[in-house]
Amino acid sequence: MIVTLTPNPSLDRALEVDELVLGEVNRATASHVHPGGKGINVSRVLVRHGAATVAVLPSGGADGARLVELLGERGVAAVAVPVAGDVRTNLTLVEHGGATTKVNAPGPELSAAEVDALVAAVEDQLRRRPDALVAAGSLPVGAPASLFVRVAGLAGRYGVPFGLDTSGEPLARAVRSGGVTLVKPNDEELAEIVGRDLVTVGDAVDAARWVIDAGNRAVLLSLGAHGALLVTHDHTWWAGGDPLVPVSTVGAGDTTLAGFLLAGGDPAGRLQRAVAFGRAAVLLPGTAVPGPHDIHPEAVRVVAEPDHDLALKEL
Ligand SMILES: Nc1ncnc2c1ncn2[C@@H]1O[C@H](COP(=O)(O)OP(=O)(O)O)[C@@H](O)[C@H]1O
Ligand SMILES: O=P(O)(O)OC[C@H]1O[C@](O)(COP(=O)(O)O)[C@@H](O)[C@@H]1O
Repeated sequence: MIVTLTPNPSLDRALEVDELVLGEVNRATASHVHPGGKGINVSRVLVRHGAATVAVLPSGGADGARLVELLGERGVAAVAVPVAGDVRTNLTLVEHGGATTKVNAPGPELSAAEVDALVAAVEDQLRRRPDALVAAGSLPVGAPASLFVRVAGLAGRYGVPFGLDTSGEPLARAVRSGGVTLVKPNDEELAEIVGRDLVTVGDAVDAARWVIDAGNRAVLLSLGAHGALLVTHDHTWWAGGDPLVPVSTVGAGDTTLAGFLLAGGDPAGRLQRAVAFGRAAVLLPGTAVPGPHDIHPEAVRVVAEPDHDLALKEL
């Protein structure tokens, strides 16, 4: 059983347009609505691949009810903590050539009592000793930037491995505090918390080792079209394949993380599957979830201890 926490879930609305023209009326050629938010996306992928999961989320308003309904339709078990504010809508505009423009709303303002109720719901799940807890996405207004520090502490107390995919100050705080089993940033998110650009593999590995030295176990660093790096205290692996023309990159990172969680075996094999999951996600519209037949690990190359002098963009 894998428990996910999405503190700021969303209804993800994707509109397809031929070419986005700013300041003009654009007509969409297709539209999709998916239950969204990073932890929820992880749970959706897990369910699609037959793994047991529970998604913990705050839910308020008619859109919150709709979100829970959409999760139910997809067979995702949810613990919805009632909150007064409305669940947000995030908008994605996908152009014919694959360029994706995303507008994410800030989300509702949670009271201190609502935040406590959300953490209590997570603790209730941790008492059942799941295989892992994954917390992912941004924080809603009113949630303290230290929320994931608190959640990591709880996971540690129950001996449950803890994966984290977030950004900015909440990521920086959790990393500095330690106790995260797997940190899943993309290159921009990692660069932001270490305060320098990541140009080469060496830059990325140094930044990931800084995260590990702060008391965290491993870093799964996704690099968009350039694949992903897995960095542990002693080893580094890179995995990737030929660049793809994306249909929608939304949810690719979440799908990558889910693929890593689903894969058994050695770190290199897990990374290979994770990247295969991410690649499958970009070929689907909106945040549609790839199924088992969409995953092609054989198209993904793995390199142990990649050359530190290589530019990330050359991978
Ligand atoms: N254009 C692309 N071509 C091939 N694979 C891609 C492309 N964009 C994303 N991916 C795959 O999706 C994964 C996650 O994408 P990334 O953009 O790094 O994540 P995030 O959504 O967290 O920013 C990458 O590691 C890669 O495997
Ligand atoms: O919580 P945030 O950072 O606003 O992100 C939420 C958005 O991220 C997503 O989970 C997609 O994430 P990724 O593209 O990083 O995988 C969307 O479903 C959702 O709209």
